[in-house]
Amino acid sequence: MSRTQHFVLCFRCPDKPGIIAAVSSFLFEQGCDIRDAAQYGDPDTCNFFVRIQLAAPAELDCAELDARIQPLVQSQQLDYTLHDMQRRMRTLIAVSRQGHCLNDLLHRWHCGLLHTDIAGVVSNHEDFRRLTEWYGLPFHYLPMNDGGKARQEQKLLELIEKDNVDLLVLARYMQVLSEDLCEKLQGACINIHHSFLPSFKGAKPYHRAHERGVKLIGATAHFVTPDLDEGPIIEQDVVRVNHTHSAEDMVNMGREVEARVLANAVGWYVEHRIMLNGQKTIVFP
Ligand SMILES: Nc1nc2c(c(=O)[nH]1)N[C@@H](CN(C=O)c1ccc(C(=O)N[C@@H](CCC(=O)O)C(=O)O)cc1)CN2
Repeated sequence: MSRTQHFVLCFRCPDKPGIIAAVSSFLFEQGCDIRDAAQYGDPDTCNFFVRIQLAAPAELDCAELDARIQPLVQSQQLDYTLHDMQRRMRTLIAVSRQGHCLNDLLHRWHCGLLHTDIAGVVSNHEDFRRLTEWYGLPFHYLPMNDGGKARQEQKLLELIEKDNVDLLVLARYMQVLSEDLCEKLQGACINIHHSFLPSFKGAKPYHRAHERGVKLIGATAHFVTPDLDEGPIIEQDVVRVNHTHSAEDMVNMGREVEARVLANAVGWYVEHRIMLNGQKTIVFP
């Protein structure tokens, strides 16, 4: 029985009539079946963004389809990526001392709810070694001690390259990544910030939110850039608070929101559902 393959084609191109017709006709001619498609035309940049999930005949592997699509790439000026969903992304999770987002991601992965392989967990503390090893995953302890940030980040980068990591998730990892590391991980590093950005960037956002007397607190998953908590936003959510809630209450109420927001962002990323559009993102959930 021939095994259908599942690919994802994502592209952006200058917006004009006929793009979807041209791409869908090409896929039909290759014997492919479109199983899911989403598109967006950005009026500000006049760019067109598309994600197509397709079923391909067993004899048509991803490399062959990639070769055949080149004339269309030229004619439609497609800036594209083509992914074989059989090949799962490899995700490395970084954590410091707050484990709720790590715990949630590992549980979802363990239950088969995240379409990714977890390469391991890295931390500047030992707190979550036992949890990680309980899941049968490698734990990498990279303290920020002698040799400083540059040496620690060098070890982190060597691990990312050695383990063929596609995505680094900062799951409450409380070290600011250097500009050099951010550039090497551009578009492949997601952070969860424990506030509803752009409010309360940086450290202790719940205490500052409490001090300000807000009525909503939240969390933001964003791509990591050299500027702290300024990267393109992927997902956000909020929870209502009131005058009776202390800063500690807000920390506790925020954990569930942070974990859910980060899991959504990671799930979309590993299914190729996020596209960068300048300093913003397009998400095809
Ligand atoms: N280049 C970036 N690195 C990181 C980002 C980012 O957006 N760009 N996000 C942070 C996470 N974060 C807030 O979400 C955050 C982490 C750490 C700090 C901070 O002030 N850290 C102190 C050390 C604190 C400690 O050791 O506990 C510092 O690095 O001097 C603020 C915000 C992850 N990295």
